[in-house]
Amino acid sequence: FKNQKRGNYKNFPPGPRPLPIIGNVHQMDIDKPYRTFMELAKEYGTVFSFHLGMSKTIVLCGYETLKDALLNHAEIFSERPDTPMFTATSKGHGKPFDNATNINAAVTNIIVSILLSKRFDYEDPTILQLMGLFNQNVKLFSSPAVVLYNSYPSLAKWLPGAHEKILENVKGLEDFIKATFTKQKQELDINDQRNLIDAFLAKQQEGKTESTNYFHNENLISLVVDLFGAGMETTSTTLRWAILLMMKYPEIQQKVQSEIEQVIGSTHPQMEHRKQMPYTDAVIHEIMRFGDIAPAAVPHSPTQDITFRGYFIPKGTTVVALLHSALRDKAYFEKPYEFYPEHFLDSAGNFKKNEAFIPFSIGKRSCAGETLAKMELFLFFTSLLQNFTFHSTPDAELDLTPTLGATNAPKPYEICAVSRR
Ligand code: HEM
Repeated sequence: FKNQKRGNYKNFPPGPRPLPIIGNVHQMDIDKPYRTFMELAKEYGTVFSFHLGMSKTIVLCGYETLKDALLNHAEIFSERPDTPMFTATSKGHGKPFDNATNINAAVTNIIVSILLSKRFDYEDPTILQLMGLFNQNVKLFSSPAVVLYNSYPSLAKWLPGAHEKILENVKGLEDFIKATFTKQKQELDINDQRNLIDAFLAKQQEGKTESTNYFHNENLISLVVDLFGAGMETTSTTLRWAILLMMKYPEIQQKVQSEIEQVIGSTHPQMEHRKQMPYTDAVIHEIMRFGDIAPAAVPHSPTQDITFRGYFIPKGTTVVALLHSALRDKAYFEKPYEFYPEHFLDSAGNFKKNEAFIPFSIGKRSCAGETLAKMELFLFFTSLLQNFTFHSTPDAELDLTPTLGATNAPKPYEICAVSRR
């Protein structure tokens, strides 16, 4: 948004109070969209909007504004905007290695077991292909070609670019999913439903109105794509932040390990252990806050014209709840830009909730997998630190700057995992 013209209200529909509208795609600093959002939030206050090509986007900032909007004005968030790309997609002991694929495969297997009641070996070509398609799309989502495609779809669809690759990957995913559930349909036993896909197919065969209206094949594909898309990369990226941060702050890693020794010992970690582990719980919360993996959540769109805090928001506008601004809100976090587990601890070392901790968003359209994600994070994190101590290679810098993508992910890094057993 460098050198933007201020106060360009001309294309904005009339309302009680016009929003400050700024910039457009040509002036946008594409390399740093999230940081730029924050800078803009500081300059323009809690609600601002901008034009990205043909579409208008409204950004809501700061925990107080987000709480008011997400909890009290659910109608602002009732739909997903008609954004073209969204519519189209609906090892060795002590030796350095990159753990990204293993972590990704472990998390993917959780979704695979819910959907198909099976797991893949980490080297299985099917899981590698599945992960490859999703991971590539997450990276491509924020590429300039996709921004252009979302902004000027009728023009950009004729040009070559990343949007083509995304659509090709989605097609690959859909083919995989179709082949999988077609096979499962042949084996279906209504009286012995093994997994989510079986349950869906059983509903389909009930012959009720809802069977044809909701439980049709297209919805099954969307459901499976959504669960993979929403549940795979998010959790594994958070775990990659977790290991990177533990390598960066070995004294914090050691404190977590001491608590694991005291509470869990050498047994398998269970969710029941969490309430006796305030320090570990605080560290996991701080990993999520600092990692800030979904800084702009997922775009929303109101189904009707609405006035929010005196601002007029027309039906169909893209609305962004900038979770980043809540997770870095200095009114709620003492050291917003530092990794500081004490944000979630009281002076006696007990776990302390912080209401601005909203990495899953809040309200009716918040993350559907929050409970599952929290379980996965606790169980994976404690199992990993129970069995290994992580440290970096001698000359590694351990850069905490995120890479650009649909999520804030750590840059690729190598780890040394030293067995504790
Ligand atoms: C650390 C892990 C995760 C984080 C930080 C996270 C965060 C989010 C966020 C910010 C949203 C957008 C809410 C909005 O629309 O504003 C979302 C949506 C969603 N998430 Fe998650 N998520 C995580 C893991 C998961 C998992 C494991 C699943 C399921 C397997 C999942 C399923 C979903 C679904 C289905 C939605 C769409 C909900 C809707 O549109 O109504 N998420 N998540």
